[in-house]
Amino acid sequence: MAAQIYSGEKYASRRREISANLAKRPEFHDSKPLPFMTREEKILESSRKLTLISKHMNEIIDPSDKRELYHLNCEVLGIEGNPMALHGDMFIPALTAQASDEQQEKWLSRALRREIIGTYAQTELGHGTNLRKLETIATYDVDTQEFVLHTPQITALKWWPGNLGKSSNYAVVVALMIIKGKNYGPQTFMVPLRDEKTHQPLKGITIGDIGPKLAYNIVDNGFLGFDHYRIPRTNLLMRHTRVEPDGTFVKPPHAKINYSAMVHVRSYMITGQAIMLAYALTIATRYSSVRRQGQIDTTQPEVKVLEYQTQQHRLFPSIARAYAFVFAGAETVRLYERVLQEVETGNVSLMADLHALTSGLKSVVTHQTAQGIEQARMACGGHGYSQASYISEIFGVAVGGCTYEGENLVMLQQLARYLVKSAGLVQAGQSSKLGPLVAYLGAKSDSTSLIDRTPTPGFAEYVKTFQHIARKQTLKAAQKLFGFMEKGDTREVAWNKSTVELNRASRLHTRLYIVEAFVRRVEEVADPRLKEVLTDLLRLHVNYELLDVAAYALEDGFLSSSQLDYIREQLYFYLAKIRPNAVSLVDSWEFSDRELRSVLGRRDGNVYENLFAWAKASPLNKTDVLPSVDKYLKPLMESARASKL
Ligand SMILES: CCCCC/C=C\C/C=C\C/C=C\C/C=C\C/C=C\CC/C=C/C(=O)SCCNC(=O)CCNC(=O)[C@H](O)C(C)(C)COP(=O)(O)OP(=O)(O)OC[C@H]1O[C@@H](n2cnc3c(N)ncnc32)[C@H](O)[C@@H]1OP(=O)(O)O
Ligand SMILES: Cc1cc2nc3c(=O)[nH]c(=O)nc-3n(C[C@H](O)[C@H](O)[C@H](O)COP(=O)(O)OP(=O)(O)OC[C@H]3O[C@@H](n4cnc5c(N)ncnc54)[C@H](O)[C@@H]3O)c2cc1C
Repeated sequence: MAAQIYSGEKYASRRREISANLAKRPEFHDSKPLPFMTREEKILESSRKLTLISKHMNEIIDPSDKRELYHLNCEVLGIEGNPMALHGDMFIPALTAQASDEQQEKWLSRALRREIIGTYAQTELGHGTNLRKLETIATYDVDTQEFVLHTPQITALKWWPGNLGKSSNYAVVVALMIIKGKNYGPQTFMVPLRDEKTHQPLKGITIGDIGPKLAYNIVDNGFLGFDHYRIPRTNLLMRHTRVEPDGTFVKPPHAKINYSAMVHVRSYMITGQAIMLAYALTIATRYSSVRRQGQIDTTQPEVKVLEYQTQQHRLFPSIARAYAFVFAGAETVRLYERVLQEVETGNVSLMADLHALTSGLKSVVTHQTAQGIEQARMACGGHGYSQASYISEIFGVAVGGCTYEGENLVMLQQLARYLVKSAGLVQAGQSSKLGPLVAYLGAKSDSTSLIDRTPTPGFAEYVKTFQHIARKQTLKAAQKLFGFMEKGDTREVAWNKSTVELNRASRLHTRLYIVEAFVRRVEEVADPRLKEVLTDLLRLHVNYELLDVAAYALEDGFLSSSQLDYIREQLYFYLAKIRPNAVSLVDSWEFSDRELRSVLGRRDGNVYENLFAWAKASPLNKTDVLPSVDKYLKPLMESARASKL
């Protein structure tokens, strides 16, 4: 099963080898539990481990393999980030996709050798979503052949970029490019921020950390201001866009080609989110198979809480989602890598499809992941609320994905634009022009779903029902938009009046895609035992997901109430059927205890002993009497006693 999750036996066994290797190297382990450290201590500890990784990486992994590096980072550095998180996630991808060969020779090679540390500085205090209204300006000075970077007002301060505050000495900065008074929109520049020797900010640069956040606090998200700061013309990233010495602008082959670093993270983060969801579910499912509370049969001992149908309903559909997301994530990465290669040859035809797909997936997956993690926390009762579970940290890190790389409700609208165009083609009788991701929009629906008409309906019946729902909602939302426009609204006003419905269409389209990705994967599985378990999980998934969106199919009679009853019964049947495999389904992700960092979710199941040992190690228990008691509480109690006398 691990080979299914990690797209092949080769990587699944490499993960095992890497974990086994690290188990023997205590210097790579957390020196104490992360929840017991201050932010400063965590940053120091993370930097220590980062240095070790840099020195010894070649002994442990193949550094050219992104997945091996990702696993090494998960085990050693964990999810709370590290001082070079953005270096790998965005700085290097931005240079790879946007710097010319010459620029890559100059900077990418240094970045890869970690001679310099970089980040991606785009968001500002006043603007994150609307990139066309960024306020940092890069004005071209023809005389000196330099760009002058400037922060004209407080809202133009860069704000949020990860590792900008304290760790990075370079950044790919996004600024509005002005040449001879003309605004050429957001462009990307390579900008030195700090002296390479002293690490002091360079003259003209104001820089710092933005303070603690909900989570992800090892990362020093930062602010940055420029005071007429000059960089050479050749620091504009020029793989696709160019500015000649005389100020002539050479257009790229696609207007949004500069957004590639965002598309990179959106493509990869689907897998990252699946993994964080699986962390929380591993902890909660293991704990639920140890925790005993209450009886189902009063003549029998107390049961494991995992025997309760409500607990299964709380956890198992999310287990199915974690599998669905990791399968969809693998497809997304493949498409991203393909588009990256095609863009290299000048073919930008798939960029819009990739953008639409990743915009929808990042939004739906991050939202459902956060929901699933929070349910996993509650499934652990009081102990879920303790940082010993580590689930609150996992939640805090994962839920950041709802905001970064494009706020979810905004990104759903990006997919909606694509869907509306497709709906327009259907309306114009040009369905043959629809791309493969939306071809279903042009197909005709059956008059009703056939879901309960055969003893065991195939997945095709479910897919058709999801298609019917997504198609109906897309065409309806597009119709709403077109209707407002016909009545005289501008497109923008009409769009705003239709966005709730348009975003619903985007979610339904994306949920259909996720179901299809799951079906595609299960169909490929050869081993019959594995296929049976995954088929059960898929059946749980399609019934759960369909129930969640059934209103759309009930309102036009595509599904009947008796079919709904059937779907509910199927759901309950598969909850019970999956129960014996539940722990194996989470164990199959093969997370080591070091990677999980959860006292509650350890493989040995010794929950109570482990919790007690953890509490005893809490810094507050170093002494029996705290200074706060000596200083305040004792005098308070003493004066209360004295006044009583
Ligand atoms: C087990 C294996 C694991 C393997 C893992 C291996 C490696 C690991 C690697 C990575 C790590 C994995 C996970 C990462 C995890 C954590 C990441 C850590 C930290 C995250 C740090 C966060 C960083 C950031 O947040 S950076 C800032 C991000 N900011 C945004 O996203 C801003 C959002 N806004 C926008 O994108 C845009 O403004 C907008 C909303 C898209 C609108 O843009 P605008 O220019 O105004 O365009 P429009 O007018 O709306 O549209 C015009 C036209 O263009 C189309 N368009 C827009 N964008 C794109 C695009 N990118 N590509 C193609 N086309 C695009 C748009 O649709 C429209 O088209 P149309 O006119 O035809 O409709
Ligand atoms: C953990 C974390 C890490 C980050 N790392 C980086 C980084 O490394 N580099 C970087 O540059 N940035 C980074 N960011 C910034 C991040 O990309 C932005 O916060 C994000 O893109 C959202 O933009 P915003 O903050 O301007 O939100 P806003 O756009 O102000 O959103 C506020 C609200 O307005 C709504 N809204 C905005 N526009 C529209 C619209 N057109 N239609 C309907 N509703 C709308 C949103 O849906 C939301 O509800 C990070 C953020 C976080 C939380």
